[in-house]
Amino acid sequence: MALIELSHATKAYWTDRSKRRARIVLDDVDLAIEEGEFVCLIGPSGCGKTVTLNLIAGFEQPTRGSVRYRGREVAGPGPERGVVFQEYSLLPWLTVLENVVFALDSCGAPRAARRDTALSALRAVGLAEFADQRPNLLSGGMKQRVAIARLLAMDSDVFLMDEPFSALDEQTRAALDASLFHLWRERRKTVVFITHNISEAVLLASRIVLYSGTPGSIIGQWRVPEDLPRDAGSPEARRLHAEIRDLMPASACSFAEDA
Ligand SMILES: Nc1ncnc2c1ncn2[C@@H]1O[C@H](COP(=O)(O)OP(=O)(O)OP(=O)(O)O)[C@@H](O)[C@H]1O
Repeated sequence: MALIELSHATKAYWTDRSKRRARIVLDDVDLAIEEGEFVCLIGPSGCGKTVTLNLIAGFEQPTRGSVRYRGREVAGPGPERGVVFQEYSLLPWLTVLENVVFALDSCGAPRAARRDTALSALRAVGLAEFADQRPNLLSGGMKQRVAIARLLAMDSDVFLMDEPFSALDEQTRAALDASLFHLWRERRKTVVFITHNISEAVLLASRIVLYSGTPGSIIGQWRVPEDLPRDAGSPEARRLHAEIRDLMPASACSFAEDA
């Protein structure tokens, strides 16, 4: 059984108040994700990547079809499926450590161990010495490291990451990509990672899933060998990059309507 299974997952939103017309934004998506995979979702803007992630996170339910986690229908969010958003989502009035402890509070982790668990997660992302700082003193990259530390502390099985590094400068993004890849190899968490950037997907993924324009559906998948040289200049990485680029739709342009 796959860890996460989308079966004919379709999502439509009403386009009028009388709820007579709806727009399909995700169309009949079948996607099975095994434990330990690093799956990058890639595709043009508006093709339903975030909607897919929201379905897995349990923030939304499919209009048709199903989304299962460990064989059970996803009915809502849960700490086993942690999310890192593109926007920094730290509470500014809490310290870095308190932000991580807060996540543990809200998922009911054993009280006595919360501080130690939070500190050890901060250590894993290289931020233990910033534990007592407020988030406004951190750079964007450091804030995203704290967001990753929250998921490590909660021991989430799945990391759902929606363009987590896209607001960062190139150098910081490369450094965070490298740390995330290292963390994934070490801990074998299951990662579902949205990106617009083919190079980022080639450097990180164990599988790349390409979406069409609106309504989003899957038009290509590539397994990336574990031993692929994770270097944008390698012939293997360049070949894969070119293959994906050639199939990448230019933009999301057509709307489908449901009566
Ligand atoms: N709550 C909502 N109500 C109505 N339409 C929505 C809602 N959420 C998403 N959509 C629409 O669904 C489509 C897919 O959105 P989604 O955010 O998943 O795209 P995306 O592939 O993540 O795009 P981007 O790469 O630009 O973030 C878009 O056309 C969006 O406007």
